[in-house]
Amino acid sequence: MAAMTIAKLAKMKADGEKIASLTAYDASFAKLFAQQGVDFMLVGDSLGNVVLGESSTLPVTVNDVAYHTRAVRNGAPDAFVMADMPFMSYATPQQACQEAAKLMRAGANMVKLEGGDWLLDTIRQLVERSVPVCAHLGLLPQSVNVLGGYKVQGKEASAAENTLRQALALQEAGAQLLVLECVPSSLAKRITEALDIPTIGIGAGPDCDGQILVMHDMLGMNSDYLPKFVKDFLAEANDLAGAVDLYVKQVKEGSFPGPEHSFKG
Ligand SMILES: Nc1nc(=O)c2c([nH]1)NC[C@@H]1CN(c3ccc(C(=O)N[C@@H](CCC(=O)O)C(=O)O)cc3)CN21
Ligand SMILES: CC(C)C(=O)C(=O)O
Ligand SMILES: [Mg+2]
Repeated sequence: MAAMTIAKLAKMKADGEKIASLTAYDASFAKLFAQQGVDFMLVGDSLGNVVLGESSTLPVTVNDVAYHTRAVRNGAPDAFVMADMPFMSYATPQQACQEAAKLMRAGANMVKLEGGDWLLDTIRQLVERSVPVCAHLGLLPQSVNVLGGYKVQGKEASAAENTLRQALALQEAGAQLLVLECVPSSLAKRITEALDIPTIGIGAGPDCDGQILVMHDMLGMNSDYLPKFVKDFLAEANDLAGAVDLYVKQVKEGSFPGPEHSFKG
């Protein structure tokens, strides 16, 4: 298959074709996901939870993400690979540029950073230096100690307006994708309609331009906690390839996520 690009993801939004994405951490799964038509992969700092067994993403380092990014790249040479910038690796624009370079050298096509207004200058500097950026709003797992838990964000009208405003500012600063995590479906829909860049939802309802899940969650391997947005696709399939195929199919046809995987309000 021809290599996926940011331009093709943008065209998918324009054409109304849903984007199906999964996290990936190693070469073998990256190869399977590419074969099953996953549009892009994220080397998430969720590797802290699902690979390292930590209870949050905070202990994850840039070297950890770079190591797994290299593995994913080796397994899927033509895939579009996004890498998470871990906690406190982008505290200043200069630090962000230096640390992003390590992820790009490891094979990433784009980096993802959690946050809004405080990141605008950082995003401008990354983009000016040829590092494509995905922004991330809503529930920010790296801020769990401030948020006091993994809770739905943007429920109050003022918080929803603030999130929409920040989404527009992130796009203006040069972000080319936006992940929306754990926000009411109605807010994700408004943001998706307001933005030119694709939105990728996780717990953000069916109206985002695409969806992402942690691969272990969609294979029924998350036993510690079960967020509402998770669906076990392996339970309805015969094997790993079938589970990934079903996920891609249900995202593309718009049957996943359903109301039972989404937050109202
Ligand atoms: N395996 C795994 N999957 C993930 O999606 C994930 C990680 N790890 N690690 C980093 C963060 C943590 N995430 C989480 C964790 C828990 C909830 C959760 O339980 N949310 C409640 C919301 C309750 C409410 O506010 O109403 C839920 O019921 O879904 C959500 C996201 C998402 N990320
Ligand atoms: C859940 C996704 C969006 C993520 O950031 C991760 O896997 O780390
Ligand atoms: Mg992450």
